[in-house]
Amino acid sequence: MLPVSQAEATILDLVKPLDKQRDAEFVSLLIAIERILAAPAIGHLDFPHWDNSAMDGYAVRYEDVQYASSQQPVVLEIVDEIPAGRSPQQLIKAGQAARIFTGAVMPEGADTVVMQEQTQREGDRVTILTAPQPQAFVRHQASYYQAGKTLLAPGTMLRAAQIAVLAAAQCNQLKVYRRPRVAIISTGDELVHPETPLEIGQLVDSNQYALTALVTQTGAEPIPMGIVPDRPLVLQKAFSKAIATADVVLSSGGVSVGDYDYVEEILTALGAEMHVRSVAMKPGKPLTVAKFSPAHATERKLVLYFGLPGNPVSALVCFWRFVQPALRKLSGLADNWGPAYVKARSRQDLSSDGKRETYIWGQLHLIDGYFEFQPASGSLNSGNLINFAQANGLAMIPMGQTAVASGDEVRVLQFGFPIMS
Ligand SMILES: Nc1nc2c(c(=O)[nH]1)N[C@H]1C(S)=C(S)[C@@H](COP(=O)(O)OP(=O)(O)OC[C@H]3O[C@@H](n4cnc5c(N)ncnc54)[C@H](O)[C@@H]3O)O[C@H]1N2
Ligand code: MOO
Ligand SMILES: [Mg+2]
Repeated sequence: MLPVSQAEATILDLVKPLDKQRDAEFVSLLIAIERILAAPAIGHLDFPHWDNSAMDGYAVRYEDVQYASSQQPVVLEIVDEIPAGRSPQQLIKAGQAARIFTGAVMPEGADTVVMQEQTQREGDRVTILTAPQPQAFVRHQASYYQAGKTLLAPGTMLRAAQIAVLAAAQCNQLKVYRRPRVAIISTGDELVHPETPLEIGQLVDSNQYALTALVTQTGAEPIPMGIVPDRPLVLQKAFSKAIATADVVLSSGGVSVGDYDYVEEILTALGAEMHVRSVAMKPGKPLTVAKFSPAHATERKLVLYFGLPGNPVSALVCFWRFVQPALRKLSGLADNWGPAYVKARSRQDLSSDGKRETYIWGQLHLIDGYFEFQPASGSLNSGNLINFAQANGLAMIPMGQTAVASGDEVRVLQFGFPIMS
């Protein structure tokens, strides 16, 4: 059994990110949400685009008003009015000012803005009552960003803030990585579709749905390939098809030591390089990871194969712990592959046999900015999906440790929104 950290390092090492050229496509800004840039976004506009005013007031020449005070007010002639969006019409000469509004372009000759609260106006004259700082309230062209520089680097995920910046910069078409394709196979003679009435011993293939949801949430393209019975030839055919179709294959079931657990044998027969056979974690021990090199896969691509354990909770835990970070790296994301752990105070005693890194599912509560962890009530076994549905986190007890006392701190892998109470 590989320690979890070693399995994680092995898996991330196997992942080669998608190719910046071959695996890129252009998308328009409105549908670019959560896509990942495959090329730097470069703007052709300075930010601010022009010297402009940060206040409603008067654009003046600093040298005219530098000694102004209520005892020695300075009177200036107003020669122009410049609302936002209008081009200044006049050069400001000595003794002159322009009425100006927030966001409006500074007129030539003026270098400073006096906010209107520090002035008095009568007709086309304005009295300046206080000396401003030189260049006060002027937002200078290119002081935030210079045209031609990298605005956003490749590997950046586009969320609302990035999309706002790109819109402002008129970057309407973005070169992004295509979504990784992920084939999903459920193995097991006992499995049926949700609409099929159960005969004795049968079980709904919930893993197909859970994994499809998780792959989608991770920004990849799920390819659900259905249920495959525990028959080697049928499995082999299904695996070959999945390998030819996808960048990553996720199967669930058939990775333990039972007589009907064929996954490893078939992967070997198909020429896979085996990298992980079991991991010292609970749940998730029989996780199997293999690589198909380009020679074995169609096209030029490398295919990563995850044989997830069949137990529903084990499959999900393995996804969050290993598959999701691998998909994030593959998709071109520069960093933050995860998983995300937070520190929480446990509300109850937690225990483990100490032999494997143990993940206990339950609820993360956020109370006055601090996390608390409440383990799920009822049976914590990896076949019980019912109490898992209320969970949003996995408290982790490291290998070698057997307990976390109530009130002590524990690291929790967060996979859902915290409960605020
Ligand atoms: N003698 C041993 N037996 C088991 C060991 C072991 O070390 N020695 N490990 C146990 C652990 S831990 C796990 S986890 C499971 C893993 O089993 P497999 O990956 O071989 O999965 P199956 O045997 O095919 O199924 C296990 C369980 O999960 C249900 N299942 C399978 N696929 C689905 C699906 N798509 N949707 C919902 N539920 C599914 C299946 O019906 C079984 O109940 O092995 C232990 N055994
Ligand atoms: O690892 Mo199994 O995943 O303990 O149930
Ligand atoms: Mg089995």
